[in-house]
Amino acid sequence: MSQNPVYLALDLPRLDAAEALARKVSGHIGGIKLGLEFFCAHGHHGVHEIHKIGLPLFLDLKLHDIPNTVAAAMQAIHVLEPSIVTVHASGGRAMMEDAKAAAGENCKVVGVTVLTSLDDGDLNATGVSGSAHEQALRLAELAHAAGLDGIVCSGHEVGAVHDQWKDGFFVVPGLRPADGKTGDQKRTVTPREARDAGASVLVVGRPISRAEDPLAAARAIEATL
Ligand SMILES: O=C(O)c1cc(=O)[nH]c(=O)n1[C@@H]1O[C@H](COP(=O)(O)O)[C@@H](O)[C@H]1O
Repeated sequence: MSQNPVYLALDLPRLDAAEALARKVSGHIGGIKLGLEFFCAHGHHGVHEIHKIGLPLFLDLKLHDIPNTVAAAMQAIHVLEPSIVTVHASGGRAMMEDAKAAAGENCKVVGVTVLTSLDDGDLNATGVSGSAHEQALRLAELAHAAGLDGIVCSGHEVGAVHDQWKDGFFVVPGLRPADGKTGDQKRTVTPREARDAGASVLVVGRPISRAEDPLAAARAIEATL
């Protein structure tokens, strides 16, 4: 693979530590993902600082609200020039259509299907019947129909979604090296398995950020791809 598909999830509370980590591993990742933890703590200023590293930025805000509000939020982040932004696919078709219409140029909008921290039981407890697999496929279809660029799903579903949506853009988090600690993630696969199943982007956080030697961890993951 010519371009490294690994996006480092920079889920760290301190901006200086986040920036130092990203710079340290920058030669062994393809982009940086800034999520709710980072954005709530450091806002636009933090995003501008991380932009200086020069890697593509994935702004994982998981927007989920009425269409008008989500569209306005999308417009408010144009200035940050993200390459990828997330919305929750369960927000519905109109919300996703308006999010895509409001996205900045060269910004992919992807719909989060079923969080990788949920299993079938967790999902059923929210009132959704059927399996996480079925729900992820259903929401992928809705995201496709709404004109999004792709979806976020676990490595367990990405192969099936890819079969239905050949030119989709698929973000896969919940990745763990074969011997990695799963923590709060329930639907995990290895980075290599996700890539082989058709993932476009591999989101990796703690296996790198919490490793004793983050650079060695990033290199080791890169070597498996
Ligand atoms: O949208 C995401 O990136 C996301 C969706 C999902 O279903 N599961 C998931 O873990 N994520 C994000 O991916 C990252 C995973 O981090 P680690 O579990 O530390 O590798 C976190 O930043 C999560 O917010």
